[in-house]
Amino acid sequence: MSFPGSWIPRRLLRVLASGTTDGSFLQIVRANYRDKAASQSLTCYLRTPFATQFLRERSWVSFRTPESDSLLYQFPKYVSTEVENSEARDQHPMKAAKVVFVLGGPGSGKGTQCALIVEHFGFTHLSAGDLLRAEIKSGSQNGAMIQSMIKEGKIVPSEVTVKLLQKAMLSSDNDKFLIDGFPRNEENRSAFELITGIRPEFILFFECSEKEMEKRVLGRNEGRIDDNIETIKKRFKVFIDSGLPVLKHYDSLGKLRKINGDRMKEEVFESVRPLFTAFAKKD
Ligand SMILES: Nc1ncnc2c1ncn2[C@@H]1O[C@H](COP(=O)(O)OP(=O)(O)OP(=O)(O)O)[C@@H](O)[C@H]1O
Ligand SMILES: Nc1ccn([C@@H]2O[C@H](COP(=O)(O)O)[C@@H](O)[C@H]2O)c(=O)n1
Repeated sequence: MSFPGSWIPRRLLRVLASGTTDGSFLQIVRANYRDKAASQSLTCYLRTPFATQFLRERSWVSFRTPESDSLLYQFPKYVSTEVENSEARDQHPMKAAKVVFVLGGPGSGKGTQCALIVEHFGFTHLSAGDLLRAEIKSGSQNGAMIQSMIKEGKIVPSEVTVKLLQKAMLSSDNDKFLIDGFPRNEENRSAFELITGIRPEFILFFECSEKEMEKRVLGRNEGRIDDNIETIKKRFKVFIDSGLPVLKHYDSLGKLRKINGDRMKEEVFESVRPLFTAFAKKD
């Protein structure tokens, strides 16, 4: 199938997500276009500075550069039919999952509180940072890139992180997930929502002073390459620059739950507990 972008009128297009990958600009767009000849709907396409091929595969929609055939972006086929076929969307295995995002600066206590929530409320804890570190250890071809991003306190491209989260969710028997350290920026957020179709139940946000966070991270002693003062400063900046817009977004939707994380861990958990008790009752 040829790339349809050149002959779909602009007014029929709506931008769903944009970002960069492989150093090139990427934009996923929904096109309200019906291909009469093939009697199927084309709902997404990708724009990059160079010509791009649109491929339909058995269960994935993929975008590749014609020159190198390197994969630029891939997402489950249901996303492409989502707009026109609500039945397919409802059948997607991830659609029923309940997700709580857990956010806060480095060392604010996200992982510590997640362990307590798992113990008391039966969630599965997925830490985006842990999944990325496991990917480095696995010897994956993305390993070197991820390692250098983590060392610099930078955010790894969303397609990598979302794919790891998606894989972990699909291989779990549970349907309740705490996703810790994600979304770290607007690109993370829109990619997750686009790819999984999931909207979080609420966002748990641990507020903590930089002084306390710095003390905790420097005292953590887990051998992490980013637990040093130089990288910590960079991580604080990234949290302010990229993380706060995400918190603002969820606050505007009434989904943000702020917790004072500056206290002892038991005290912090006493503020977390009622949120999950209420959620369990509703569920
Ligand atoms: N309330 C607390 N009081 C004192 N120390 C704490 C508290 N919560 C966590 N810690 C300690 O602080 C360190 C960082 O905690 P934790 O790993 O939970 O933070 P995090 O937000 O997940 O960090 P990161 O984003 O860097 O992974 C750990 O050594 C942990 O034991
Ligand atoms: N969504 C994410 C989460 C993490 N990273 C990278 O991993 C580093 C460590 O994360 P922690 O949550 O374990 O502190 C973080 O500084 C990022 O480099 C990411 O890119 N995207």
